[in-house]
Amino acid sequence: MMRSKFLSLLIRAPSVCRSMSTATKLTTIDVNDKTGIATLTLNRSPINALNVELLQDLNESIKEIEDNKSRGLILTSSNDKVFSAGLDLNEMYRPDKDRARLLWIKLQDVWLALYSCDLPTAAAINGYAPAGGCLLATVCEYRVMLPKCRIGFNETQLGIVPPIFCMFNFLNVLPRRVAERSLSQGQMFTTEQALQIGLVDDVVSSKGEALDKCTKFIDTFAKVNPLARSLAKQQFRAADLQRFQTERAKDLESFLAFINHPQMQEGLGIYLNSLKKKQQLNAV
Ligand SMILES: CCCCCCCCCCCC/C=C/CC(=O)SCCNC(=O)CCNC(=O)[C@H](O)C(C)(C)COP(=O)(O)OP(=O)(O)OC[C@H]1O[C@@H](n2cnc3c(N)ncnc32)[C@H](O)[C@@H]1OP(=O)(O)O
Repeated sequence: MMRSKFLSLLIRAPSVCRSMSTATKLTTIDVNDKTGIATLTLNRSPINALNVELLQDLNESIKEIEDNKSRGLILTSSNDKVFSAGLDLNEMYRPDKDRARLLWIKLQDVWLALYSCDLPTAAAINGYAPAGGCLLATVCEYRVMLPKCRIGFNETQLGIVPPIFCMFNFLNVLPRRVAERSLSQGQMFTTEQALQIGLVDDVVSSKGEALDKCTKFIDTFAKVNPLARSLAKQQFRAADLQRFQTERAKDLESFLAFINHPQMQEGLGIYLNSLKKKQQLNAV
């Protein structure tokens, strides 16, 4: 009797989360001891702009989660309005050459780590996800998003050619025609539009609900052999990964040439200024 009561208490005990990372990082990892699923949170204030350090921490966290044999990875943000603002434009404006090189290499590494991740991956998009933010969301296998946000690759709107990994992500998620049009037009979709075209799988009303949906998605693999699941995923992605490896060095040089171009620098300066001006206007 005592034993069964004890057992039932154990069964009903709330799930416990373990933190795996130190507080000095720009990412945090919480592993739910009950589900074995790791939540990886972007935590660079104010808008999770992807700089060298955040990308470095993301890479380390993904590896940590894989090494610790978690059952799945959920990517989210600590900011309640912005999932990620994409690449930190300050890293590209009047750049330090070595840092700019490192920035792109680290971005490529993050994409590669998530695209080829052995675990099921899901994104709880709890805010705006432009450009690099959209890259992080669409590299995952499943997405849920909060209402009244926007997501998309706005690169061409900024005069930037979207790198090939943006194309791979979109082609995995959208019909080819829609992927091509949205990338070449630099379209940003509202949450509702994103749901309509299949860019996100579901819309939820809170971050908690987003994390629950992501957990449920990862749970759909509970009865599938992990090795078979992982190899099936690799099979689908192998050709993209091969093409990426062939083009990665050229992609890096294109990025560096592009951001060092005087016209690009001028455009970036104007764009950064317009973002700051927006804040000044809001304050009036
Ligand atoms: C064969 C191979 C070919 C390969 C070719 C390769 C070619 C390579 C080309 C190069 C590719 C470069 C790729 C770039 C991808 C990117 O990710 S670029 C980044 C794009 N991001 C954006 O455009 C986002 C812009 N920001 C916003 O829309 C908004 O800020 C927001 C919706 C994210 C958040 O809005 P809100 O909460 O209202 O905050 P704000 O007041 O707007 O911003 C606060 C603060 O942050 C600054 N800021 C915003 N975004 C960025 C950013 N991405 N980087 C740096 N800083 C940013 C903003 O100015 C405010 O600053 P102050 O507080 O005023 O100083």
